[in-house]
Amino acid sequence: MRRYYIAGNWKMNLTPSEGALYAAELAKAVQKGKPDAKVMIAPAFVAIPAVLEAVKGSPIIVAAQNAADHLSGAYTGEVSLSMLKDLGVGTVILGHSERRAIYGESDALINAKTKLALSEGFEVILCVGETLEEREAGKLEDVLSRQVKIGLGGVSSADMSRVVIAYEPVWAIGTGKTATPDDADNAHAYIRGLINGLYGKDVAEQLIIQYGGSVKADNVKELMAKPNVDGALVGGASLSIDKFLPIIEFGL
Ligand SMILES: O=C(CO)COP(=O)(O)O
Repeated sequence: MRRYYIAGNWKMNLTPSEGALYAAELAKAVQKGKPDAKVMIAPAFVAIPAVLEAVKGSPIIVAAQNAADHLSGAYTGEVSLSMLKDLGVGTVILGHSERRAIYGESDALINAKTKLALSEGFEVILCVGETLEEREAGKLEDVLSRQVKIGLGGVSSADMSRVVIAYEPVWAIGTGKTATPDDADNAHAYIRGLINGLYGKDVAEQLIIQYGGSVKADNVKELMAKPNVDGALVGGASLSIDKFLPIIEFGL
């Protein structure tokens, strides 16, 4: 039986009180229904404690959207993995295209964060994906290869059981443009091939690869039907129960 993993990245939306109300409602719905997937939500840092409290006793995983590349010290404005661990968070999204494009995070920095998070026992959702310019210039494979190889540099085969890759073509994020299920499947197959080359067949087959970019109730089923698409990283449509619930209950 296939394993699916659907994640909601709230980005800089929902205050702690809004997030807690929504998360409590989602936890109730998840316990009543039968989601077809493992379900994760990633609130803003300040909303994490309230959201953790709201989902207590439910199978929903609460993740962070980012973390610093150091565990403590003089890094004004940053939040460390040890702080997140202290709250009870065990999953972190790293290398989101908004971190790369808006905050200038390099592949080397994302790799440092990935290695630190894995050594601290976290599960890492490593985001990769090309811009429209890169895709149109025929550089899709070069970009994915660079982001995967540098992002995972020094990560052991054993630690790969705690790595998820999210393929998020930048041109499909928040734009309403979704990659076709075949586009997504082809990119995922390429990524799986890279992992096969780096870690071998078993790790490549076990790897969960999520698709992200304008995932909605009306396209999720088609995407999940593809052999290399094992889940989704959802932005806008993860912000309300009426939009997110049909995504986690895609019913293949
Ligand atoms: O960036 C995303 C999730 O991390 C995707 O965002 P949208 O679903 O809003 O396109």
